[in-house]
Amino acid sequence: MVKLHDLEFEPYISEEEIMQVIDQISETLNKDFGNKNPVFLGVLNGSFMFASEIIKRFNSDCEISFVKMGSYEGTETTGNVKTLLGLNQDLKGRQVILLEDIVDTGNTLVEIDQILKQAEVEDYKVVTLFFKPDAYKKDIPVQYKGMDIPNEFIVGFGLDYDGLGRNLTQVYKRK
Ligand SMILES: O=P(O)(O)OC[C@H]1O[C@H](OP(=O)(O)OP(=O)(O)O)[C@H](O)[C@@H]1O
Ligand code: HPA
Repeated sequence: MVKLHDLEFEPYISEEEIMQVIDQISETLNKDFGNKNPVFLGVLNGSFMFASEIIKRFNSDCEISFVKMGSYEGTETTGNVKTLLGLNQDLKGRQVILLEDIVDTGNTLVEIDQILKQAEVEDYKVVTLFFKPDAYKKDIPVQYKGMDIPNEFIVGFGLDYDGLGRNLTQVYKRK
């Protein structure tokens, strides 16, 4: 059990399970994007740990860039996704692999979709470690999903509750 601010969280997904899932995703990404020189685009802050593990396992040429988006207060989305740091690289005509720690309501994805269309990327695919099918209400396809999880608030492996919990190496859910 861990306590973060006022809430208690219990162990939910082990580090071993997370690494197995990342190995599986990476195998597919190596098959699908080897020799395409893709740009991995991580969505900060939450994706930093996942992005690092994915990139370490990619065996061909690639580049890495980040955007920083924010919309959560406590355990709920505000519905207002702010671009805190935008694209700082020309992605026109590039193959982009978007790296998310979690796709929940999909609000963040809608915002990033606009950013990538405006940047005139050739194509982009979405990779997410965690996906909440019961919460996702948008039409943007999510091509690579590590793990479907129920609509419960989780922390760890990059995901936070009001800033805390990102350093946890396994995932916890709200007790
Ligand atoms: O599908 P959604 O409901 O939009 O939720 C997903 C987004 O929420 C989290 O980011 P957050 O806004 O909490 O910022 P953070 O990554 O800095 O924690 C997470 O990292 C995703 O980017
Ligand atoms: O379940 C979650 N936990 C932490 N951050 C999040 N951002 C969207 N969903 C979540």
